Amino acid sequence: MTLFEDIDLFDEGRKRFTDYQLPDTELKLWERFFEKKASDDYFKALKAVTPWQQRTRKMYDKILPDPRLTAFYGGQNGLEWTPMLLDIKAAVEMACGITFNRVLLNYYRDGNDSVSWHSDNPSSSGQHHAIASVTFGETRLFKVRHKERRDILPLDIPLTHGSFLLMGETMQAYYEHHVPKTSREVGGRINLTFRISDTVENTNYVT
Ligand SMILES: O=C(O)CCC(=O)C(=O)O
Ligand SMILES: [Fe+2]
Repeated sequence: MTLFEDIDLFDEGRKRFTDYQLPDTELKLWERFFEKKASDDYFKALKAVTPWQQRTRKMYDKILPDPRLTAFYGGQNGLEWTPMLLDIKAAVEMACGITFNRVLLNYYRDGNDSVSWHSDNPSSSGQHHAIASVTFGETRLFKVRHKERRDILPLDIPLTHGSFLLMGETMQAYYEHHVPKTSREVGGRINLTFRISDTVENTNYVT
């Protein structure tokens, strides 16, 4: 049995809240924000009904497929919001008091899927906003590091089934994040990042 399962058994059903108190920004985590049963249902349904795509991007003169599947909702060129996504959005909005109008879904099919170090692009207006990140399915590490200050220790945050991570509006300006590949035998993970765009057109959020 892995360490995470032991912890799960130990305080089953307890919601845990962590405020990382990072310099220059806000980073807050609610574990078991969604109950296990609701999280199981959301994972299954989102996996099945989302029109997943594997996007490509240009890197050093090569066109490479993203090592994960994605879907984008809201705005002029996003998909139409579904009742399920609106329910999840309403739950996070209620907890943090921020209203979002876009969501990017990432599906990490197994340990080979990942997202490389990046900070998320600002909205087309150039303004950075808070981002609400929700995870269903397998636990994967979310690594965080400051862009300049080496005196601030990097963080490794395991994002668990049903968790909600709130990145404050200055987070993308000061910090980068990354979900590494893993050689552990892992199942699928779906991550939803709720965002704010203050223009009708959408930005390409992850570079
Ligand atoms: O999967 C995650 O936890 C992070 C995804 C991410 O960084 C992004 O979509 O910009
Ligand atoms: Fe990101």
